[in-house]
Amino acid sequence: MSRDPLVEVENLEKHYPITEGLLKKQVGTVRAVDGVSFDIGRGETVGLVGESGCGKSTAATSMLRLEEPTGGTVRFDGEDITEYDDAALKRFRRRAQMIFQDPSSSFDPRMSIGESVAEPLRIHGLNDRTRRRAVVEDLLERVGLSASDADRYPHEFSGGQKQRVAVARALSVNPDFILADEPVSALDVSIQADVLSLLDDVQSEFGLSFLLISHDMGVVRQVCDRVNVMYLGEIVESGPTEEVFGNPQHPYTKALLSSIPRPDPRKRGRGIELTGDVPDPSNPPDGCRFHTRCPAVIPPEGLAVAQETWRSLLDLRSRAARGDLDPGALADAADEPSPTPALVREAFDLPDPLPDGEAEATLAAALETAADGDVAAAGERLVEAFPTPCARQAPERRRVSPDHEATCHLHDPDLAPDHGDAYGIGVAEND
Ligand SMILES: Nc1ncnc2c1ncn2[C@@H]1O[C@H](COP(=O)(O)OP(=O)(O)OP(=O)(O)O)[C@@H](O)[C@H]1O
Repeated sequence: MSRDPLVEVENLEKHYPITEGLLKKQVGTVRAVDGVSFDIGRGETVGLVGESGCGKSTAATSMLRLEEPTGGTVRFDGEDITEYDDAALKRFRRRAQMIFQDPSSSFDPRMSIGESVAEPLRIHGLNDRTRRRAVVEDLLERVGLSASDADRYPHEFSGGQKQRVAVARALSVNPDFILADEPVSALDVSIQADVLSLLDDVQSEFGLSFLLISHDMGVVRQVCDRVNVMYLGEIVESGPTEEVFGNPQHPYTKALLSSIPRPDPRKRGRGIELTGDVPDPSNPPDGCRFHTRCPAVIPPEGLAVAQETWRSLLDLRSRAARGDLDPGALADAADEPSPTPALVREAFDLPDPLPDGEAEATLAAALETAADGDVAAAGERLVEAFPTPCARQAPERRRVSPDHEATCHLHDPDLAPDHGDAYGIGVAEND
């Protein structure tokens, strides 16, 4: 394996316009992929992992130009494919194949498996039927099926077998690169490992470069040499799989890792719960995009409350700033006409009083203001009294070790001199 990149993705962007009315006036932008950079070495398997909706599939289709990126470059074997004309694109498509999530919809039910596997060969000019058949039979055997399966039809195969056929079809044109988008998530858990190990075998046997897209850290761990963690259109951490799993540096990565079930219950640590949905990519949060859900947001200097209480204060801060402290929304059975201080403290799990006297005075005053009906003013007061760099400025991508990078303020020694250590994150200088 070499790190000489076959694929270099730089600042890739895919923004979708949001339009309204008959004239399709643009009223906003979905920033599905928002400046993503990574590369894939020759013979390397790289993972792109993140929750549903973070932009993984859009990154995949844009980097293969199945849809046009709105910005950035993708270099393949040294050439910028975003500049390719149709003929060059067709040649590129032969070298870069894709495997999709749902094997059931990947095949035409009226075509035999042999015809489906042979289709890319036919499109790319292998007209000799006998030779096509020989290639297909060989490929089916290589992916663990038998040559005679060529005459059977998709409905005769299980999901796992169909995914094997999809691998055979991708291999038929002898590609250099395969992009697999959630290749096992539609399959029964019991056969996921078999298909992953097939991908692993095929990758080493054919010396392919591989990009594996998955929401599941466990899947990525099984086959990837390197991993990129994606959140809301951006990559927040990247590095060798062993390092990212052994020494995760971004709170989001930590949260994803803690959601992997561990077989040994004695080793089960305290899971980091990721609450709330991924925010809307048409209106991403200011500052660090993860700050609205991050369990490790940097607190204001001198604030003497537990990290969980600080997280609760932040949740209250943003809800109030949005004017969203309706008693009914705070508690199902609330019959209060206004968000009373007690109701708000209970809904946000805030102790009464806070252990920090100054913070308590600010909170109590803000809660009174909200109870009197001016929720927005309460929000403003909280925003002013409890500032954090995480909500104010976007973090830089910083190097943690030669090949491991993370994009988090906890690595900025000016912003988080001690907090990174407190959260188990080594603070590193960017060099
Ligand atoms: N054609 C489109 N027009 C507008 N928004 C889109 C379009 N396609 C995707 N999006 C939005 O872009 C964001 C990223 O979607 P994408 O499918 O790439 O995420 P994902 O991480 O692959 O999630 P999943 O695994 O659920 O597919 C989502 O908010 C989605 O709603």
